[in-house]
Amino acid sequence: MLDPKVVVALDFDKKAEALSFVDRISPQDCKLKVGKEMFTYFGPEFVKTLTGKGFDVFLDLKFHDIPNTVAKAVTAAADLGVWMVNVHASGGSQMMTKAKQALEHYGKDSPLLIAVTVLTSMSENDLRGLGINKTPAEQVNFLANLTKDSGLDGVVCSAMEAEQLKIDLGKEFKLITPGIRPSGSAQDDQQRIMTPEQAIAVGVDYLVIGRPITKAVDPQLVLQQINASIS
Ligand SMILES: O=C(O)c1cc(=O)[nH]c(=O)n1[C@@H]1O[C@H](COP(=O)(O)O)[C@@H](O)[C@H]1O
Repeated sequence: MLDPKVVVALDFDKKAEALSFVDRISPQDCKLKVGKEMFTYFGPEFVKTLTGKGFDVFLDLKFHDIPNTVAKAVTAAADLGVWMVNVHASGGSQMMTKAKQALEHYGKDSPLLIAVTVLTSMSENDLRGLGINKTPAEQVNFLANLTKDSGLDGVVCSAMEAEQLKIDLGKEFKLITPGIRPSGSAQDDQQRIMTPEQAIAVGVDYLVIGRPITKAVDPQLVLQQINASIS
């Protein structure tokens, strides 16, 4: 597959377990997401090990700081050779614009820069507690527009919001969604789920999937089944 759509969330707390899992899957079938837990435990060397095995890595550290600091952090991610890195859209337009500018000189080697809008764990009540009188969907829409206007490549959102965002923000603006469950697999703690086929049908570009693949007896087989279902 030229550009795998599945991004496997590598949520392991033991390096050896993560690496033995990775050795059972192929970079032709998926990309990998490394988040705060694994990065804090195992650091940049772990990311280099994964890229050295041929995987595209989404470094999911959700940077949120003053513009200068975030620009330097995304530069460090680009120097690591990751495929995609993210920031919090609520860090504001200046922060996002400066981060994007910092990546300009990497040209075609620049990682994609995307922003997290509203975490799927946040309810309307949580937003109200932050002084934001909007529904999560309204706030996602607002922050996704701000992200696009700041020149970024896309957003992390729930698949439920994807259809409207594609209409509003256009085909090129990438949508990356967690909360994806192949039919028949456990829902775990995800609230609003979609199958890979449904998510692709509403315009999602990349599917973040963790446990249905990482906990599978035969992860490569599950990956191939998911890929077959969306090709
Ligand atoms: O940023 C994320 O990756 C993320 C954002 C969000 O709103 N919801 C969400 O589930 N995630 C992540 O997506 C992955 C989903 O994993 P599974 O639920 O095992 O498929 C985990 O790494 C979550 O931390």
